[in-house]
Amino acid sequence: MEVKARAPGKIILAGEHAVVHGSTAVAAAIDLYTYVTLRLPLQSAAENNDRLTLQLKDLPWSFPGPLKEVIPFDSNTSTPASCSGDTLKSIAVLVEEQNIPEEKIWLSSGISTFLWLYTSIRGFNPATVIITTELPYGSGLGSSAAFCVALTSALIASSISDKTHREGWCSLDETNLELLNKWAFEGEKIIHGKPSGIDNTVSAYGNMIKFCSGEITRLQSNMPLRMLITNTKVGRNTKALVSGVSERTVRHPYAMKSVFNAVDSISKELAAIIQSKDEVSVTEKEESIKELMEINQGLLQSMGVSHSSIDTVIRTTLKHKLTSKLTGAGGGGCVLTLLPTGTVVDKAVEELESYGFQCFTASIGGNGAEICF
Ligand SMILES: Nc1ncnc2c1ncn2[C@@H]1O[C@H](COP(=O)(O)OP(=O)(O)OP(=O)(O)O)[C@@H](O)[C@H]1O
Ligand SMILES: C[C@@](O)(CCO)CC(=O)[O-]
Ligand SMILES: [Mg+2]
Repeated sequence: MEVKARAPGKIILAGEHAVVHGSTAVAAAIDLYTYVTLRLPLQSAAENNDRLTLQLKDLPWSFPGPLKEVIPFDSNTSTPASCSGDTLKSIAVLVEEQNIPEEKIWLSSGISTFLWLYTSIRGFNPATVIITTELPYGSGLGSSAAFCVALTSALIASSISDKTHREGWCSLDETNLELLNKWAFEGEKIIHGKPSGIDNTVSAYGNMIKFCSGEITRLQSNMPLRMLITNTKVGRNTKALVSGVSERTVRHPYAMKSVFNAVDSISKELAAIIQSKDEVSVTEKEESIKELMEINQGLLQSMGVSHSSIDTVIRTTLKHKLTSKLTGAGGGGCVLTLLPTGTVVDKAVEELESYGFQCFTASIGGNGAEICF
């Protein structure tokens, strides 16, 4: 039996980092996906195929023996719970023993998360899991969340009793969506340390959302919204950037509180503009969004999460009268540039690409997690 799932990446339009500290943020799904195929062995063939095999695009690899013998911790229950420190340590040792090549070591946190989510939801049952992605890793487009959401969608789908073949991708019902989003959040904790939950939530539910302390408001956009995405290709790690902001907050709690409050106002105003049905012209709305992005970028700079490569993108796009801000965790990664109606972006793209950056557009606000039998 085979189950497939896919989950989208995301952009954060406003509020990254501050959202970890209780501010509002606005995020939207994009049409770049992580795909998971879960192959379960036939009951009759189970004795001959008792392994768990994970095939990643970047690292084909399978466990050295039956899961029950290699996994040094108990499998979990059907309700989402956090991975304990001891279990995480055991998983880390197990992953270390797999001798992942040094140049692929950044995949370790993904593999640890895979092991924990898999055994928590499916126990020690054998399977082959194939994971591919269209998202750049560690670049601010939510590759970690799409990974956790697509994986938990496939794992949960494998236990749905009605597996009648249907044409194409279909969404999960609200109960399963809520369940997989909780599991994915627990997975994100292993990769991010202290995630706000916005990335897994927008990947699970899709569309555009306003998010504050776990509370989700689905937004209905009433204006065209086009963004150029520029990948600076400067690698970075969300966990380290999030903990850097927390350390700065411990050192300067009052100053940082003001920064987070300002970001909260920006996100709320942005959400209101996007949803507004007023007579205000699109051009005026775009002007307001541009200014809010500029202020948000300044505040991200003051949190210490920008980077010289991001500054280069901002300066370059400004020459073409376009406004940009980082998206996701920053420190390199991807930058968003608002493309107001009628913008011809070729010259700006040419210049950005001459620095070795990669530019692309993505459709914003599409579907969330989907499955296919
Ligand atoms: N398809 C995948 N297969 C295996 N591991 C993955 C996959 N996608 C993401 N990961 C794991 O997630 C890590 C990247 O997560 P990280 O949170 O640092 O970046 P991001 O999610 O791309 O960006 P952001 O959190 O800013 O949106 C990778 O180093 C890897 O461990
Ligand atoms: C940096 C951050 O705000 C967004 C990463 O996409 C972290 C989080 O909210 O979990
Ligand atoms: Mg991430």
